[in-house]
Amino acid sequence: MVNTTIKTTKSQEIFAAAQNLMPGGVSSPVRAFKSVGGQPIVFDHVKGAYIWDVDGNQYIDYVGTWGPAICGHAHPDVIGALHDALEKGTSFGAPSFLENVLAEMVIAAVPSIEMVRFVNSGTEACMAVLRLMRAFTNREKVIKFEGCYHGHADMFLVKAGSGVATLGLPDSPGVPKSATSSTLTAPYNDLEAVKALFEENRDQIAGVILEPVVGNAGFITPDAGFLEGLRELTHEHGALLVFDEVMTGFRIAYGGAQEKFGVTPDLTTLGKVIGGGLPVGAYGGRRDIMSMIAPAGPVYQAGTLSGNPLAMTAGIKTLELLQKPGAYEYLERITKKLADGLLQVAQETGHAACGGHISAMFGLFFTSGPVHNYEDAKNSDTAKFGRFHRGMLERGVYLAPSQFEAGFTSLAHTDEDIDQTIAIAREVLSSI
Ligand SMILES: Cc1ncc(COP(=O)(O)O)c(C=O)c1O
Ligand SMILES: NCC(=O)CCC(=O)O
Repeated sequence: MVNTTIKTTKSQEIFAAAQNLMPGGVSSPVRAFKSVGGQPIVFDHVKGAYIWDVDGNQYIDYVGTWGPAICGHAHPDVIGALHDALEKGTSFGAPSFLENVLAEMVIAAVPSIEMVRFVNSGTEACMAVLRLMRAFTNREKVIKFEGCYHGHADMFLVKAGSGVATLGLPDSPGVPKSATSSTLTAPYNDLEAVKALFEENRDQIAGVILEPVVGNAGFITPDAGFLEGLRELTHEHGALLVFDEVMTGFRIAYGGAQEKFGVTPDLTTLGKVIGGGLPVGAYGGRRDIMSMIAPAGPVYQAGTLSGNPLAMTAGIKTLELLQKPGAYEYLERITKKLADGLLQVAQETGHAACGGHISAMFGLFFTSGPVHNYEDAKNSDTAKFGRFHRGMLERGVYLAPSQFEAGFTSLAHTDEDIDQTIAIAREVLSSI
């Protein structure tokens, strides 16, 4: 049963104390409710498709700890495997067979990946891949897209999505100009702009990195031919194509967006799902490029906890669950039902709206659209999104507290959860 009114006394007390202890009261900015108003709820525990807060309220969750919980929170198989793994120790700092197992699974699944290196977060994966792109091509410049987020490393904090977009921040203080002077940007879905950058910077561009489906400026899909066009342009100019599949990997399809769209990049970054809720990132790609990483080659990248046995275990179990027949068909069906339902309800209640989904990722903008890039996404009525978010939360639905984030479903979401969410959305959208 889901509540329709909420009392949040304990959440408020804990969050008030947190604000004196940690900047903004959080360990990551996207968790604060700055752009939607009100205060975050403080979680007590999570299970399946649900969250319980410290006041005992239950919510249907569409954040899924920002992506990893694709099998549902605290899946019994993952928890069971973790219990067994714990008995063997929490960290080795030495090779383990578990790394081979997860590496083989990733290599078998993701078309571009012939070799992989495990790290601890998506940010680390993207930092490392950029160094590798530059080393392999012996060029410094890189093209990223406005509104795409590749973690918080200096070189990527240029027109970034996610919390940077949510908070409307300019490029971050503390990032030296020298760190971003080689980061070129183009509007997403704009091949002509990319072409122009290649022309203006002949033989200087190491590569292009992008979210093949954007989730950090809201949910934005690649136009027909965009990914293919980038593949051609990068080939033509001797540059590398990198898909940041930290969010889309094993979510858009088992083999990620590259499987879904049939475009194979040179390198890929992963995170979120492959850690099954524990801290993991990875990067991988062509064997000739990956062989440049130390100690096989000269490009340095390291990590005390990288390949951590608990994280490998959770990742392996999660991928095994995703391999079960029908998993992606189920994710597609319930997510379509949710995305279509939300859009229909928004339109029926008189709101300008557009949105969509692919597999277990979805989005809804409060603008009639279409939304092809971050500039279009900014036309969304973010004040209305704030009211929508609050109304949903108060009735037991937990959405990402930002218009500029995608939503996530999981194998644990039932038809009843989706029906209930749409019914609640109708109630909220009728009143805002
Ligand atoms: C596409 C993309 N790349 C990179 C990152 C950074 O990953 P992390 O938060 O694990 O550092 C994220 C999410 O945060 C992401 O969505
Ligand atoms: N889509 C944005 C994220 O997943 C970021 C999570 C975080 O920075 O906490």
